[in-house]
Amino acid sequence: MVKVVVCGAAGGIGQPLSLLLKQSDLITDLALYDVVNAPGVAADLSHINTKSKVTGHGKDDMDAALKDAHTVVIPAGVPRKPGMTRDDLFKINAGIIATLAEGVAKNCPGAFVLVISNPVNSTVPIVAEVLKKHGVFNPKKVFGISTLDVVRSSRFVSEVNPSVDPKTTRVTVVGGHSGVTIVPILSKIPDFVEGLSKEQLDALTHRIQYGGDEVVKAKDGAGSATLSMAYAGARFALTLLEATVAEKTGLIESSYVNLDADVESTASFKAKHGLDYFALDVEFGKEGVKHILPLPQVSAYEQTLLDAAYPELKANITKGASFVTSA
Ligand SMILES: NC(=O)C1=CN([C@@H]2O[C@H](COP(=O)(O)OP(=O)(O)OC[C@H]3O[C@@H](n4cnc5c(N)ncnc54)[C@H](O)[C@@H]3O)[C@@H](O)[C@H]2O)C=CC1
Ligand SMILES: O=C([O-])CC(=O)C(=O)O
Repeated sequence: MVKVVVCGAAGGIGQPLSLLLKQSDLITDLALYDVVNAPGVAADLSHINTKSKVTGHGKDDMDAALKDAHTVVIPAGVPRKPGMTRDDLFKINAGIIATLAEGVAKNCPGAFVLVISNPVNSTVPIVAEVLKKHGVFNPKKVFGISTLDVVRSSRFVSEVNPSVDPKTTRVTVVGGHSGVTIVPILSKIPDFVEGLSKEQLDALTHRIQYGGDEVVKAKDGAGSATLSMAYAGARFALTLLEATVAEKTGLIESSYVNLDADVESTASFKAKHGLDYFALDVEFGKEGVKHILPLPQVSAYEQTLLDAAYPELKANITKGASFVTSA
C-alpha cells in the first residue's frame, strides 16, 4: 500500500493538488483530510479512472486519514491577504501544523512529511520538534516545500531571456521561503547573468523573492498562489514517490530541510552559520534525503543576498522550534 494523505485537501491548494496526485499510478490510496468539505471533494475525485482509491475524512476523522500513510502533504491553514507577511500567519497556522504533526507521530510515524503551510521557515521546525517530542523524528523524511520558488525562477528567467526553456532550466534557489530568505543562484545558469544589467538582475531577483506577493496582490483579498503551488507541490511529491516507491535514482529537487539529514555534507555550513534548517538542492533516495548538495559557489552579489537571509532565517527557525519546546 502506498497511501498519500493531503491535509487541507478541500482548500485552494488542496483541491488541485489532490487532482494532480490522482493522476499517479504510484499511489494506491489517496486520503483527503480537511475540517470542511473533504467528503465532497473525495467523492468527486473518486470517479476519476486511475488506480488509487480515494477516501474523504472530516474534522473528527484525522486519525483514520493519517493511519499508515506513506506520505503526508500539508497545505492546511490560512493564506495571506494583501499587506500581510508570511510570518503574520504564524499565530493561526502554528497550532494547526502542531496538531497535524501530533497526528503523524501517532498514526504514521515513519511517513514522509511535506510541509506547504506558511510560514514554511517556521512550520517545518514545528513539525520536527513535535516528532522529536514523540521520539520519531527522522530528518531525512521532513521537507519544507520551496519548489514554487524554483518553478517561478525558471519561468521568470525565461521571460528575461526567451532562449531559456523554462521547463528544462532548473534554477538553484537556496535559503528559505519568504522574502529576503529566498536566494536564487542565477550565476549557475550558463551565460545568463553576464548578459544582464545590474538593474535587470535586481529586478529579476526581487521578482523571485517576492513572487508570492505578486499573486496575493492580484487576487486582492481572495488568497495567495494556489494553482502554481499545487503544480509545484505535486511535482515535489511525485518526484519523491519516484525515488521512494519506484526507486529511481539521481532525482533532485530543492527543499527546506533539517541539515542533520546529511551531516557529512552540511556540518561545516551548520557550524559556521548556526542554522539547523536551510533550503538546498536535495538528492532523493529510497529513505528520503540521500544527499544534500553543498551550497554552490556564489557571486559577490549573491553573497550579499545570503548575508541578508541568514539572520531572518535564524529568527524564523527559533520562533517555530520554541513554539513547541517552550509550550
Ligand atoms: N510553500 C509554498 O510555497 C506556499 C504555501 N502556501 C500556504 O499554504 C497554505 C494553504 O493555502 P490555501 O490552500 O490557499 O488556503 P485555503 O484557505 O484555500 O485552504 C486551506 C485549507 O486548510 C483547511 N484547514 C484549516 N485548518 C485545518 C486543520 N486543522 N486540519 C485540516 N485542514 C485544515 C481549511 O479548511 C482549508 O480548506 C497557506 O498557509 C499558504 O500560505 C501557499 C502558497 C505557496
Ligand atoms: O505568498 C504567499 O503567501 C504564498 C506563498 O508562499 C507563495 O506564493 O510563494
